[in-house]
Amino acid sequence: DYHWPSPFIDTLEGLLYEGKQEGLPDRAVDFVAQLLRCEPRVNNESIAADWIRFAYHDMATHNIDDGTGGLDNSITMELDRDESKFDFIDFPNKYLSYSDTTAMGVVLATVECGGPVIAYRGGRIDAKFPGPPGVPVPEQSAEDFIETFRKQGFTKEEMIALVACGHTLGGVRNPDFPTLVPPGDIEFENNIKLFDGTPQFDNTIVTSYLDGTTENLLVVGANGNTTLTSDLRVFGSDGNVTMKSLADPDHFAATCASLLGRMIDTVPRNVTLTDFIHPLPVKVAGVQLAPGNEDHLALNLTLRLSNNARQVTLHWADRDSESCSSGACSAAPINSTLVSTRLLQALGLSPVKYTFSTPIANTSVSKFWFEVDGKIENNGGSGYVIEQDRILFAPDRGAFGLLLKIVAAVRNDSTPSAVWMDTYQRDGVSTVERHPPVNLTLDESLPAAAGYNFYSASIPGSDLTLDLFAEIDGKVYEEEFRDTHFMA
Ligand code: HEM
Repeated sequence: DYHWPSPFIDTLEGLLYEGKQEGLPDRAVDFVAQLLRCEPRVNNESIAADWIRFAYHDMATHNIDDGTGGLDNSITMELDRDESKFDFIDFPNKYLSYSDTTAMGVVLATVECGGPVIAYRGGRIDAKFPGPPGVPVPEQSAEDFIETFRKQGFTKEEMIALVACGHTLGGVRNPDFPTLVPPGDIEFENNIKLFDGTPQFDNTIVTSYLDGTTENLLVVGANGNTTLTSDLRVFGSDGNVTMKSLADPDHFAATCASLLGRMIDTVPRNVTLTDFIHPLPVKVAGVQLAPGNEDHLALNLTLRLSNNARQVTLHWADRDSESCSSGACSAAPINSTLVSTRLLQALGLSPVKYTFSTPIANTSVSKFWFEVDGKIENNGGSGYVIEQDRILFAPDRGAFGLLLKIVAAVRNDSTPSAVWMDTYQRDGVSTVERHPPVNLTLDESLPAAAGYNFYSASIPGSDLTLDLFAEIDGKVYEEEFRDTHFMA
């Protein structure tokens, strides 16, 4: 699908494939950045392992018999239960549901640690109430485990593989299982004994089990005590047939991609997930049309291509037209940068981001498109349409200070009866806070430019998203999803 993604898909795509998204709060970027490293922290603490376990525990409330539960963030209301203790899961943002973020954590953790690419969907809905208990505890019998996983939607063979896929990362913690793991060297720190001795997402968990060299405490126990040897009971529950098949690393990787994908896509029956979200082969972002420093409009945007190109040109058509009357409606990028991430590399891509920042002579823009090494990229035929240019965000003319000065440019070929904005505060936790509408007034301190007058308002706050509105001749024009981030 080549069309402009919706802001929702765009946010998911950006976070997933680029590890960041313009305009998202720093915490979201930090969250992904943490996953960009797989190395365990002190005493084998691994953020990657924590995300995978967290996701499984959240999903474990699923009941296939009545379609309730699943990956729905109910875990955050279940955290006082003994089986679900997590130290440093910090949820990043509110553009996504928490459960979509958790699912993304699984995808990124897996690939960052050298594992396979898990296909990702969005659209999970966070629960408002805790679910029933569903997380298995290591004291249980093989029969109990098989029934627990059946309820969660997995066969016995799938259970064996899914546990092996999960337990390739992380290990058992001293504070939780002091009879299995001795305390760490550093006082008060967790000591974690890795399941398979490696921090990588690999099948050592399987091969060391099969060849008898494993030190996995859930297989070997401690001091001859087998109460807690749940992996031994799980892995052996089909006479090691499944484990033997997983000794092939490619089969292990493919099986984990499929089963972890099913794990994160296990949602309550009433939730419909999006299609798989693939990296867009041609991705346009950060589009900003506004009066520039000189007396004309300027168009800023970025274009991401899956691979490097020799020649990239931006073309545009005049306002209210399919063509360019001046014959001078094209521009080269001002720079290009490699934007690869581990996930994109794993998909065989090495994307490049081209930045355009061009004056628009004569008249404004109705739509734009690109020419890439002689091939036209025009969003599946329609071009990238600028819906309206009656009201535009003018971030360059705004200012940070005790108050935030927000400036809108309004075309001066007609007089608006009202100019106003809705603002959304982005910090805090679970919901976006929408402030009451604020009027913008004609700002005499900013001289008209490029056929636009400037309207402004100064408001408290620092990190906002905006929808700007102008009512002109009884019609409301809107510039949506702007971000004070662009003012920096
Ligand atoms: C029979 C089912 C399972 C049992 C009994 C079980 C048991 C355990 C236990 C006892 C620990 C150590 C926790 C601690 O020390 O606090 C652990 C860790 C972990 N489990 Fe499982 N588990 C099961 C299934 C799964 C599944 C299906 C996954 C994911 C696909 C998973 C992922 C993990 C991960 C990643 C860790 C390491 C966490 C870390 O190091 O931070 N487990 N599990």
